[in-house]
Amino acid sequence: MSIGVKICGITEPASLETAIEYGADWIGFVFFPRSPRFLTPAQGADLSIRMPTNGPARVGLFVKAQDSDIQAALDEVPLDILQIYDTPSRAAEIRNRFGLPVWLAYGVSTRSDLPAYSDLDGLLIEARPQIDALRPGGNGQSFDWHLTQNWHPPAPWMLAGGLTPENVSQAIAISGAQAVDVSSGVETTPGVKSAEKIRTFIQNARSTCARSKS
Ligand SMILES: O=C(O)c1ccccc1N[C@@H]1O[C@H](COP(=O)(O)O)[C@@H](O)[C@H]1O
Repeated sequence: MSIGVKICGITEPASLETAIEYGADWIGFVFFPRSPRFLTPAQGADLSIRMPTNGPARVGLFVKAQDSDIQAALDEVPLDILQIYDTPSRAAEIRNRFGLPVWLAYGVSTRSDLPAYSDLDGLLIEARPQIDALRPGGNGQSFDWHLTQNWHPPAPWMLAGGLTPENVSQAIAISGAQAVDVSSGVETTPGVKSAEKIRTFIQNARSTCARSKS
């Protein structure tokens, strides 16, 4: 089975085109003002219209967002999926309110941080942010990929945090992830993606087989 790849934090057309050309499954638009990848709804719309009908899905990323913030983005960008940094109950509320699939992010540092139950559509499993982190993700921080071995995920999940073209194969092999998400690992500086890194990341992820779970 092919490994799913999400390229998150796209801010300009050139990197969007590269991600599409090399077959990314999901493109992430960050609607979190404190991110160097922040897009206004209008900027998101300008990128979104460049995406082909049968291309990658559009994922909108929101951190502790109000309904009005999500609605403002949806008014301009036809998002397919909402990636949420908040509590499970708030994530379920958002799914009910907007009727779209919701992926909830979990910051993990120990096995007990991995969710045993979820009624959501997807889980982002990434490193628990440092206490003084400016944002809950997009920090280039990884966790011990062995933690997800023999975990019984309650929903489809994606590995994120600190992934790079150089380590993505090893991360997949160790963690057993069937899908991966990257933002800062394919950048030259915060918010500026590298076409070469996007290309290599996708190719390296796709050439790896996740270990079967036992
Ligand atoms: O990318 C951001 O700026 C961001 C801001 C707030 C929350 C999450 C964010 N990004 C997500 O974080 C993970 C890991 O990113 P990285 O590859 O370590 O930089 C990923 O899911 C991004 O979508």
